[in-house]
This record gives sequence, structure tokens and C-alpha cells, in this order.
Amino acid sequence: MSATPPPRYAYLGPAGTFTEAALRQVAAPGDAQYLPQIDVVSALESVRAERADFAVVPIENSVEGGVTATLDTLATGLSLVLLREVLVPITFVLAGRPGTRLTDVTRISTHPHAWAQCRRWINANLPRAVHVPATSTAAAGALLAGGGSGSHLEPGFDAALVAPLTAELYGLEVLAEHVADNERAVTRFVVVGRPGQVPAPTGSDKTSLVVHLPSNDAGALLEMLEQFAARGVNLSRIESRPIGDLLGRYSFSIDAEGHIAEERVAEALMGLHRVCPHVRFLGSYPRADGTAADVRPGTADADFAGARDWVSALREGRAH
Ligand SMILES: O=C(O)C(=O)C[C@]1(C(=O)O)C=C[C@@H](O)C=C1
Repeated sequence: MSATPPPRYAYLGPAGTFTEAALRQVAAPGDAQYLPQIDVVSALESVRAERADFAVVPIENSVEGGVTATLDTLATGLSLVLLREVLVPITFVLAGRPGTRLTDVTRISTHPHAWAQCRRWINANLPRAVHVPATSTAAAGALLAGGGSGSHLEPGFDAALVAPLTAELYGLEVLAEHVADNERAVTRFVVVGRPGQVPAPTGSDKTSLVVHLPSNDAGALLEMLEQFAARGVNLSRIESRPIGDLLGRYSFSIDAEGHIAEERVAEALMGLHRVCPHVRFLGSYPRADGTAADVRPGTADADFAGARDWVSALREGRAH
């Protein structure tokens, strides 16, 4: 009998990214096949093309906001669903090749989101330093470690902003610790799969959606939001993204509190389906922070079931 192969996880690599730290919370390296990718689009496309079973990608930084590459790739193309979210506290060190002096650093490489989280520190401590963008924090660390001492792989920068363990992984020297504008920065990651799987409700869930406005008329945004408000569904995130075809056309990326198995969330989705030209369901999945949904009086499952029974009875002439 052949053993089931371990699940394949595509993620933003190489080894040592914060995304890999998120993946480790989901599946230990011994229980899964780790497939590092150059960017989040490649990670998500690997799932669409069935080269991977799941992808782990960043979706929101506490400092920089939504990760637009993730939001936009999920919004169009073959449908994908979110299955779980994972929070990773973000701490950076400035690392260089052994022997580098902090005062000599003028070019720093890292992922643009990491740079955004350290801008004030850099301005205060290395005001002349410029940013050299990299595909990930660990990619910057790996390039730096691979270059120097006569190597033809001269990276064109002298330090990298990476996680403390990543500096160690690539044999880099820590030039400065606690490099951050906000010591409590957190990035939210999601586990993404192909449709056909909706995790069971836990009482602390989120439902993610992409919604186009009902019209271009005054009040269109309000009409969309009313679908949630009228059913007591709170939103934990809403951001607009350009649709891309014409200036002024936006798609809304939304996280709503609750699970599609709950009546109030299902009713809100039905309302959106009736009034909006496009609604993409991106999944219902457990919240990483475990916060229980706040169910307003009159919006519990039993309230909806009771109301439905009452209307049925009216229709059948059993009640007045
Ligand atoms: O470059 C990495 O290590 C990543 O995992 C990407 C990423 C991001 O896209 O936000 C993840 C966490 C940090 O906020 C910085 C960079």
C-alpha cells in the first residue's frame, strides 16, 4: 500500500522569510512539502495550476496595510478560498557580511513591506541609506551572503533587513537589533486552497469577499454596506482596489465577522447577490485571534429560523 504524499505548500521564499515562519505554524517541515516561490502571485498560481495543494501568503501588515499583490490575485482568475489565518509578530535586525561596520552601510536591501516598517528607524540612524528592493527579506539576506569575497554575485547592497533567525541561517552578522518603527508590528498570513472546502464554523470566524458596487449612483456604497448592517454583520476590514479597466472603477475587498454557515452571514451574502453585479466568496475560516463574533439581539440563527417559520405559516394560512 502506498503512503499518502505529504501536502504541498507553495509560499513566498526562500528559506527564512516571515512567510515561512507562518507556514511552520500550519505544517511542520517533516509533515509537508515546502515549495518556495519568488513572489505571492507565483505561490497562488501554483495552487491554481495544481502544482501545490495550498499556498501561504501575507495578506495584511499592521503597518503597511493590505498586501495588494495577494488581494488582487485572489480577486480575479480561477477561484481560490482562504482556509485559515496565521499571525506572525515581525521583528527585524540589520544584518551584513561579517566585518561590515554599521557606519559604512549606505544601501540596504529588503522586501518593500519590511522597509516600510523600518523607515523612521533608518531615517534616525542611517539617514543616507537607500533602499534596494528585494523579492523578500530572506532573498535579500541570501543574496548578501552569496556575494562578496571575489564572488561574481555582487549584490549591490551592503546590508539586509531580515528576521533575527534569518541572519543566523545565512551566516550574516547582526549590525543592529530591534530595527522597527513599531515593536508590536504583526503580519497576517492566509492559507489558500482550491474551492470545495469550507472549514467548520468555530464561533470565531471570518468570511472574506470581493464585491463590486451595485451602481455608480449616489448611495451605492451605502446600499452595499446596508446588506451587512441590516443583518448585524460587523466588518473587520474593507478596502477598495481599482478594478483595472477604467479609472474610477473599484472592487471592495471585505472581511466580515462570522461564518457562511451562520444565518446572518448567509442572509447578508444573499442580499449582496441580489444587489451587486459581482460577488466572489473567498471563504469562511477561523479567526487567528479567537475573538468570538458579537451577535446582536435579533440576529442569532434561532431568530432567523423563527422568522422564517412565521412567514411559512403565514403563506400556508396557518398563522395571522
Ligand atoms: O519578505 C518576507 O519575509 C515576507 O514574508 C513578506 C512580508 C510581507 O509581504 O509583508 C511578510 C512580513 C513582513 O511584514 C515583511 C515582508
